[in-house]
Amino acid sequence: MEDLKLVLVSAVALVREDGCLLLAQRPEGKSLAGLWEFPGGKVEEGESPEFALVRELKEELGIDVDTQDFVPFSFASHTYETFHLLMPVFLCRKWQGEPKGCEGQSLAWVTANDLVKYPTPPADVGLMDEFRRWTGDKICGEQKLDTF
Ligand SMILES: Nc1nc2c([nH]c(=O)n2[C@H]2C[C@H](O)[C@@H](COP(=O)(O)OP(=O)(O)OP(=O)(O)O)O2)c(=O)[nH]1
Ligand SMILES: [Mg+2]
Repeated sequence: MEDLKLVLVSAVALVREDGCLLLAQRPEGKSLAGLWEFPGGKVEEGESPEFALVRELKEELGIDVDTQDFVPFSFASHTYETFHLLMPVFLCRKWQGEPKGCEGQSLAWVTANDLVKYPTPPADVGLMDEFRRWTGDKICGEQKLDTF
């Protein structure tokens, strides 16, 4: 389909010191409810993806992040029935505060190996594989003790 609206969503792979990734469960009543996603949301008119993410992480998780701590990780490009999703995903390993589900959503810190237990939106499947590979590279590398 060529006439679908393009929706820009900015998302984050928030990675804890032990290497776990934060997943958020989409709340009841929203599209794709119950599925586990990268925290984030739609980029609003006039916003940069980075700024949108700072705003979303404050609203959804109650944490403060600095755009300087965002590293481009990957992106998803996926055609849903009613729109086309373009979603840059940043990696972030530094934040202020303890993430909480401020909008009633459940959160989970998940090891790369356990990601398979968390069903994700269709757009995220490749990204989760990529995260697993990224973690594997780190653990197999010589820097193991320094990286996590
Ligand atoms: N945040 C996020 N959204 C995702 C992921 N995968 C995926 O398909 N999406 C889709 C679901 C939604 O259609 C869209 C994000 O919309 P959203 O409902 O979370 O947007 P938002 O946080 O701005 O919330 P709202 O104000 O529009 O309700 O992107 C993901 O990993 N993270
Ligand atoms: Mg959201």
